[in-house]
Amino acid sequence: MVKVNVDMASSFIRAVLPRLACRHLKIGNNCNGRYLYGCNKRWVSSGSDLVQVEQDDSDNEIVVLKMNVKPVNACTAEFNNAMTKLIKDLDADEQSKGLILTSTLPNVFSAGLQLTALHGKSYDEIKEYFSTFQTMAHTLFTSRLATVAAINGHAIAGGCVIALCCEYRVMAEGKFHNGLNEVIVGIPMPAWVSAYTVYALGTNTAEKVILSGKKHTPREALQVGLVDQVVPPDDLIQVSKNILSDLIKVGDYPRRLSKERLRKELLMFSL
Ligand SMILES: CCCCCCC/C=C/C(=O)SCCNC(=O)CCNC(=O)[C@H](O)C(C)(C)COP(=O)(O)OP(=O)(O)OC[C@H]1O[C@@H](n2cnc3c(N)ncnc32)[C@H](O)[C@@H]1OP(=O)(O)O
Repeated sequence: MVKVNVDMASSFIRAVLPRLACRHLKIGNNCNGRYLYGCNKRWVSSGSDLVQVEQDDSDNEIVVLKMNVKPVNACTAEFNNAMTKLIKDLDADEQSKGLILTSTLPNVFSAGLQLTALHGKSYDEIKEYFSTFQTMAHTLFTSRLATVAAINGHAIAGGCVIALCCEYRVMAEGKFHNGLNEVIVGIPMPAWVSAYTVYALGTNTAEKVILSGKKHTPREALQVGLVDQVVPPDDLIQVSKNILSDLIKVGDYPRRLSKERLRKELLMFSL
């Protein structure tokens, strides 16, 4: 096995990355199969392969995060923590401007909370688990980056919440569902999730969507505003990239501050 230290790998990536635009790098076993991505001197890594990181342009401005928790991208605590770390690292990296969030799985964006993690657990364990999800959602919602969810399959409950945390949502056509079914599975909707939903849909529609617990087809999701656009599956990533490119054209500082101010009121629901 070739030993790759950070300096060696960093110069390798800086030299080679521009020619490898749009491919992810998996660097030797000594990195535990983590996906590493070099932004100048900064390193962004999920710390696991539960989230794959793809750099999309030679300027390191756009990153594609692919959720990769088989079989349905249930949000395990480990996944939530890996996502939180990645988004924080990207936020701290001045070169990064936008992120696309999607899934490696062909038919599922995310099935939401890992329901099996709730069975037979103590109150404290469940509370701790919930807080990893809330921290991840909060980190994504308040990220300074421009964010687009490329929803390539079912987005249920927490999966829908992850998409709602993004600024723009594009969904692939198909036999998929998108919705907040918490009331159906017996979880009273937490106030902070309702607040994010109201932020995206407006109060009246949010109430209908939350209290019905309905799972929407892509077209229905578009009608109620859970998504902004529905496109053929093959166009999903390119459309998302085009939207993101438009979003990041705007001056970074005014955009960043405006996003922070727009979303600031909701910070009262944070941890
Ligand atoms: C501070 C409070 C925090 C609150 C958080 C905010 C509120 C969020 C709440 C939630 O997210 S609750 C979770 C609700 N999620 C669901 O109801 C989704 C349930 N799953 C499905 O509807 C379907 O699985 C699917 C996503 C539509 C995919 O269907 P598909 O036919 O492709 O796969 P399945 O055969 O159904 O499933 C495969 C496999 O995966 C297991 N699984 C599915 N969902 C989950 C899950 N959420 N958690 C854990 N495991 C899940 C399923 O049982 C199958 O397992 P096996 O039988 O193969 O072992």
